[in-house]
Formats: sequence, structure tokens, C-alpha cells
Amino acid sequence: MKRSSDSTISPRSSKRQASLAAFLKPKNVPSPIITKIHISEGSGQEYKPIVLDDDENPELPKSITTLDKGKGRAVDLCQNDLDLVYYKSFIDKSSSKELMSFLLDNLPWYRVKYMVRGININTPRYTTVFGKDSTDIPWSGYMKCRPRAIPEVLERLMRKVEQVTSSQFNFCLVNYYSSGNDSISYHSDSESFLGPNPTIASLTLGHPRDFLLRHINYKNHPRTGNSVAVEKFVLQDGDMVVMKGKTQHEWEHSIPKRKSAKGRINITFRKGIVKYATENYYNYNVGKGNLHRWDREKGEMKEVEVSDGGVKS
Ligand SMILES: O=C(O)CCC(=O)C(=O)O
Ligand SMILES: [Fe+2]
Repeated sequence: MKRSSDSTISPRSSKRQASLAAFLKPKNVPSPIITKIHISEGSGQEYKPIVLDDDENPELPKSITTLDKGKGRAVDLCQNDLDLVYYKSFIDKSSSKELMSFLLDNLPWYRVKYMVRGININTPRYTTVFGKDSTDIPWSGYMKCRPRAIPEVLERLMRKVEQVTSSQFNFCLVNYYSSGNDSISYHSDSESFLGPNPTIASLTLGHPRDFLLRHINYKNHPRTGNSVAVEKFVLQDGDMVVMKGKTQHEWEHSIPKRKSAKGRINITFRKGIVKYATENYYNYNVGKGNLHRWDREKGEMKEVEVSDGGVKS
């Protein structure tokens, strides 16, 4: 999402980065998880019909549609410049369970704060971001921050996703929605550093959440003059959605609040393409958010003092 970010390296951030580099060395990262990943069958070329499903969720507007999602198949939806492929059960159940608990236990999580037009916004979800410098900028060339290295397990997942989508990625944003009160409002990920028509792969671990997409002119499409139905996917454990083409320019997406929802991790892979993109990785979607760690016994996030340095001992 487009948001303001701090461009200076605070001593706290530098310390955190140094410690994280140590933490993220392969020796500290269990590796077998991704080898078990099951890749869905299907070419991604197939089009499935859209069926009206007004009763599925009473909290949704009447015009909502759902896709008929064939199990284990890639479903390709391409209409009104929404260009999206949905992979059901991209990650098998046991891998996703293992991956989710690994990520909860080991990643640094931030409750992001930022300011828009003088108003402080507290992001209603936990976020963490990792990147890979693919722009050949030497360290001294960074005006801002070197990206946190992508943990090996996510790097391996990224490779699998690259194979399947025939795309390349160089950074990874991870969200944790701890309850139905956590959400992400309608937005598009159309930042210029992702280039035109970015491909973004987005995976779900844990409990299901509604994922809504609406056309930027959904009330009145400029070409047809008609309204455009909101699209809804119920993203389940292990599913992957790939947004591409004009999707980020013509559509917005959201994970709305849902009373009964429980813990869900979302992993997105993206590619920064402009020369100075990587300097933004560290702050992108993290900014000055307070650091949290997963308290496994209590099953909840716990705010951690700065002295933690972002690293679990
Ligand atoms: O949680 C999701 O599925 C979507 C997250 C998202 O849209 C984002 O981080 O930009
Ligand atoms: Fe997004």
C-alpha cells in the first residue's frame, strides 16, 4: 500500500537489522517445510463460471458474486481488467500448519503506525517485511535502509511460487490477522516501485477470511455505464491468489473485519523494479510500528521492549 515511511536509520533499526541478519542465517531456520508443498494441478488457463451466491454471507452487499472454485485447480478470472488466478490448496494442510507456527514463533511482528494528513493511523494487523537487493546498489549507496534478508523458508516458498506463476519476486510482506477485528481496508498495491501491472502472489495460512475485490468504478463502469459486481473469495488455509495485469490499477481489494474470524497469516511476494526500490523495503509497511513476538503459551502477540533488538533469544 502507498504509505508514508521514515527515511532515516535509527540506532534501534540498525541494531535490529544486525541482529536479524544473525537470526536469519540458514542454520537457525528449519528447512524441511517447503519440500512438502503440494502444487495444485491446473494450467491457470481455465475459466470457471461465476455463480451468484447472495446467502453465503449476510454481511456482504447483495451484488456480491463468488467463483466456483474447483478443488486443486487453478481458476483464472479475467474480466473488466481483473486478472487473477486462484490456486486452491496450493500448500498442503500439514505444511501450512507447520509453516504458520514457524512464522508466528520466529518472525518479528510490527503493529504499524503511520500518519496521513496529520492523523495517526494504527494498522489493524501485524506486519513484517523482507527483501532482497536485486538492484546492484552498494551499501554506501543506500540513503535509507538495507532490507531484512528473506528467511530461507520464505525464500524457498518464493521459488516455488515463481515456478508456478512464471514471475520473479524480490520481496515478501507478511501479515498476521490475529482476530476478526484485524483487517485491511480497500486499497490497491499500485506503488510505482512495483512497475506497471505488477504480479503479486498472496498466500493464506490458518483460518479462512473473506477477500473482496471491487472495481475502482464499481458503481458505474466508464465503458459500459453498468455497475460491476464485487468479487469475493473465501481464502482458506493453503490457498494462493495471484493478482496480475491491470488488477492493481483497475481494482481494489480488502480483507474486511469479520466477527468470528481467527488467526490468519497472509504472505505476499512482490517485485520492486526501480533502482531505489530496495531502500524502501525495511520501512515499507513496518515504519515505526512497535515490535511484537508471538507468545506460544498464551496464543497471542506480546509487545516487546526495544532492547529485544527484534531477535528472539
Ligand atoms: O491478507 C490478504 O490476503 C491481503 C493483504 C494485502 O492486500 C496487502 O498486504 O496488501
Ligand atoms: Fe494488498
